[in-house]
Amino acid sequence: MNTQSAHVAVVIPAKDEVDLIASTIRAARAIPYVDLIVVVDDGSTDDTQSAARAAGATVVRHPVNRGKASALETGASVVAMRDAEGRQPRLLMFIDADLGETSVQTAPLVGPVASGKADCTIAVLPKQAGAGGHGLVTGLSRKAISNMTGWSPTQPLSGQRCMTREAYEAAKPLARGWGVETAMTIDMLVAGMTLQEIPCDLQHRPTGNDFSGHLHRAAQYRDVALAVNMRRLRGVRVTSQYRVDPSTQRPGEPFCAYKIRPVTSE
Ligand SMILES: O=c1ccn([C@@H]2O[C@H](COP(=O)(O)OP(=O)(O)O[C@H]3O[C@H](CO)[C@@H](O)[C@H](O)[C@H]3O)[C@@H](O)[C@H]2O)c(=O)[nH]1
Ligand SMILES: O=C(O)[C@H](O)COP(=O)(O)O
Repeated sequence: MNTQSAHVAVVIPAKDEVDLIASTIRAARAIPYVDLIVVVDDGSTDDTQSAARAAGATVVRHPVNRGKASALETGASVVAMRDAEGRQPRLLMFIDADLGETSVQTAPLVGPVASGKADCTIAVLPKQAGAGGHGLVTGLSRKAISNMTGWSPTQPLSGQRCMTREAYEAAKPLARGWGVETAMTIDMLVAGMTLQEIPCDLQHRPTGNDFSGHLHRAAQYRDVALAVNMRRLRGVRVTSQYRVDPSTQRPGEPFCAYKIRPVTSE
């Protein structure tokens, strides 16, 4: 694909995001090549869906909450239905609903994917005021990705990602709930895709250090552990004989896990 022919669909999973969804949508419209914005209201109990519709997005709704991964799958299916026959499928840009007016800062994720330098780009966010974690979930995710593929991402949980339809398909079926980013990274790298982390000046609602923040992290830990263990059981990994030397890895550079591709019999 060349950048001239790129079309981008933004997919926004949203659960109870009435306060920020409209500004997130409006700012996302200014991302280059965006011609479709799909919001998946994941069983919100507030008026997220009306706010998203009023802001001009295509909105679909889960009548009950199914978790972020399921919302992404629904959104990607809606985009596939809207892709035109005979044209390259749109690039998918997954962004969270709570980015507000900073959502446009995901724009740098598009170029490397549109030009074919990367199959999937992942935003690295600046330090967020009020964030209270101790790196436990992030560490679990990073270590698992590194063990299985040799890549050591800076922010393995970041959900702001731009990807080709082919890269998305390599990650399907998506792991449940909060395990989705970790599993997606592993599955794409094992499938031979090239991933790249890119700094983006984004702000989102940070998870604090209060009781609900810790409950949220516990759920994240559970989902990441489950996604990783399922892959371990299935033997999903890039075997060491085919792996690139991890010491050649440069943060921010495109990364493909293979130095040579294994020969597979169909
Ligand atoms: O059941 C849910 C819960 C959340 N969301 C949406 O998912 C997004 C991310 O949720 P958020 O509460 O903002 O999660 P964070 O803990 O801030 O998320 C960080 O960590 C997650 C992985 O654990 C990633 O998915 C996020 O991109 C990353 O910002 C938001 O748009 C939510 O509205 C749903 O669609 N369904
Ligand atoms: O606050 C965060 O960054 C996430 O909830 C992950 O928490 P962590 O600090 O345990 O990685």
